[in-house]
Amino acid sequence: MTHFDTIQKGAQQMGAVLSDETIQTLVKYLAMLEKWNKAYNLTAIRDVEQMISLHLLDSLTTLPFITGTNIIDVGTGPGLPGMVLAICYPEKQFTLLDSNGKKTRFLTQVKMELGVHNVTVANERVEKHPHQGEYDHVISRAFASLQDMIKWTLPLPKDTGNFLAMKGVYPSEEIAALPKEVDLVSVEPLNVPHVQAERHMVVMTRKG
Ligand SMILES: C[S@@+](CC[C@H](N)C(=O)[O-])C[C@H]1O[C@@H](n2cnc3c(N)ncnc32)[C@H](O)[C@@H]1O
Repeated sequence: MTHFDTIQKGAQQMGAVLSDETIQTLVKYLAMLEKWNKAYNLTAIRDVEQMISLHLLDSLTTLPFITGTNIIDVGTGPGLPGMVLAICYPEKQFTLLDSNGKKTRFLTQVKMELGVHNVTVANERVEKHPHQGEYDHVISRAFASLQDMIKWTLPLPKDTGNFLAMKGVYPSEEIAALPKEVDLVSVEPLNVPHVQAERHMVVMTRKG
């Protein structure tokens, strides 16, 4: 099977409707990730087949949670899940933030080469990000404990916005230690085709 077919089949199994053009752009993004990874060590996963399941399809599980139009992915690394989401949702605006310059240089190159115009790349520490109260969603994957994520990003969502944290196994201890400034909305299991490992999305909102 080609990478195009694997992504198309995986997306269909997850109920995600992606155009051929979107899948083609995702294939190009993965090819760039594989190429840059050899020189810059952007992700521990080196095999493209594994990248499809563990990075790309895993990122696609978040599509239904993205109901707003202005999103920030904090600690995005090489664009996971933010670049994948931006390619799938060209009409929404994505800020992809990471303090690591190698990773943000890669993202800038992807933006230019693949024409992902709805992306703003931010090379800074999230605690210093100045755009407070502007985002519908503050999303992260493999970024920090829920406690640290909230501590560093608390001012970023709009009053109507939320925090979306992608986690592995049900994070009971982190949930028990949630800062008092947020409410837990839900913890939803995420299913990635052919991946056995547990995945969860933790949805939180800022209190009043
Ligand atoms: C484990 S990686 C996860 C990357 C990506 N989200 C993924 O799922 O593959 C965590 C990323 O967070 C970034 N990071 C850690 N602390 C940060 C901070 N305070 N501000 C911005 N980025 C940070 C690191 O540079 C790293 O790229």
